Amino acid sequence: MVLAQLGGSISRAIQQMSNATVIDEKALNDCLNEITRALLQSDVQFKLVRDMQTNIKKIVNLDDLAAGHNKRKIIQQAIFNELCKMLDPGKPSFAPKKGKTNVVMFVGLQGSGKTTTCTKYAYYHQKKGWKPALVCADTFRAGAFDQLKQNATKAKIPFYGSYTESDPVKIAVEGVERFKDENCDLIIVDTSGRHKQEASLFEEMRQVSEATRPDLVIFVMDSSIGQAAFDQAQAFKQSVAVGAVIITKMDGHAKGGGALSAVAATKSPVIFIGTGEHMDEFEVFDVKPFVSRLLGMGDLSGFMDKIKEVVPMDQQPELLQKLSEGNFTLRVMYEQFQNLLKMGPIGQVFSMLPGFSADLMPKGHEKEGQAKIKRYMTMMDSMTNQGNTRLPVLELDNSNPKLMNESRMMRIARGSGRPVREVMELFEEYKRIAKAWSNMKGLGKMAKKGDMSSLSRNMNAQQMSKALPPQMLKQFGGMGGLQNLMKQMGSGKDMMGMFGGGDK
Ligand SMILES: Nc1nc2c(ncn2[C@@H]2O[C@H](COP(=O)(O)OP(=O)(O)OP(=O)(O)O)[C@@H](O)[C@H]2O)c(=O)[nH]1
Repeated sequence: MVLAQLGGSISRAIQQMSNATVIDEKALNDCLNEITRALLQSDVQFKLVRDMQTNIKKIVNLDDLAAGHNKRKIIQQAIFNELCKMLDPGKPSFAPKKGKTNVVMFVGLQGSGKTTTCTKYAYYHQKKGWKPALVCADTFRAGAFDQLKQNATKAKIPFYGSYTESDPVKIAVEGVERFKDENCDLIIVDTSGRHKQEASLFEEMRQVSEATRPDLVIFVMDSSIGQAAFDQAQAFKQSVAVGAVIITKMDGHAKGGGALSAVAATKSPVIFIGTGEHMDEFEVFDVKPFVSRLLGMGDLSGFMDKIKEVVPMDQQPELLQKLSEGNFTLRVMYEQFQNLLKMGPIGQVFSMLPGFSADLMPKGHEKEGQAKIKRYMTMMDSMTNQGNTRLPVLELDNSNPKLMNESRMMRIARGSGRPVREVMELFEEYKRIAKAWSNMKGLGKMAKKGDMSSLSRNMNAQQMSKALPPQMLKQFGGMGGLQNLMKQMGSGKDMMGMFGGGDK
């Protein structure tokens, strides 16, 4: 993601300042100039950047800070706060309510990624147990219905549209009625786009909106326009009651930071960002965790959320039971691999999971990582299982690494058509992951309700620190940083501490 470059530049600037022997006016100015350059390159409006600089200098008055003050931490927190302020529209978006009928209308220019985003939005909610449906009211672009139909079919989401009807209002109304009757709780209406903002587009939008009375109108825009997003978002807001914004193509454009800050300046909340063409390349946008991740400080709340997503609800009690017994068998690992693969390209989350190393699925090489997991699973398919054994031990259900002797490895290699070297590698990976999970032993007992949220509530910083890969713990600022972070998460207060907590 191009944003990673922006984040990288900002973190480097902070790091350089931290490395300076004395943090004086010059060190602070150098750092702020570097950050300014990075933000301007990302097309953030000059005024916003200048205001940010002024505010930080006001907060961090080096002369007033007594010698004992942790200047580095104060500066870091000021930068974190100012970046959050820059991206915060100051008001939340309407949140659809699960189980009730919600009509959500999507608007945007042609090619902004609207149709793709409608399906991503539906798919995201479907995974969380909603009952979404898609209505194609785009009668302007030939092929729009086919595209929506294709996407919807792939994601197994019901859809409605017509090849012959040319009135978008009629289709929208019919589709919404149909899905209301079918008790869908998230009815998504995709509307036509135009190459540019023009009267006919806005008129059509108004008519569809009046006829379907959406609970939420989502404006979809392409991040490549950078700070010009301000004018575009304003123009749409003036024509229809835009309640939220989704910014697409954040994976390919250097101007993502500019687009995000410009939309925030229109006081419209950005709720998701699109980070690729695939259905699950779609991320919730939440200012503080986003800035924290942007600056390479991780996102523990997102991490917990992802764990909940990775492990389906109905399997959570079972997994917790196994973990509480310290019984991390190859079958548990196999099931975790299955869950991970279902999520698609998840390199970024992968590195956050206890014991799973970042290099198993490095950033930008998710496909190789996935292929590797698939190879591991093929080898595991050749292990003795309830269905395929005459041997006394079911390898998949065993957690004793000593069982895996040379002859077993040779047999697994033959059975799966993979070299013995790879089978050995699989066992090394298993041992490492099992060791990391064994640190979670006992946590399952705490999860009285048998769900992951209870687990995350009950986990203390020390247990968490054992379960995290060392490089990730370092990113959180060591044990101190993690404690700080978890305290703030627990109290639900400002998560500013995500940024700090270092021991310098
Ligand atoms: N890289 C990347 N491509 C995206 C993203 N979102 C959408 N696209 C691509 O952008 C192109 C246009 O997307 P569509 O969904 O067809 O655009 P649209 O806004 O519905 O277009 P109209 O229906 O004509 O208004 C497609 O090739 C999508 O695959 C994203 O987040 N990242």
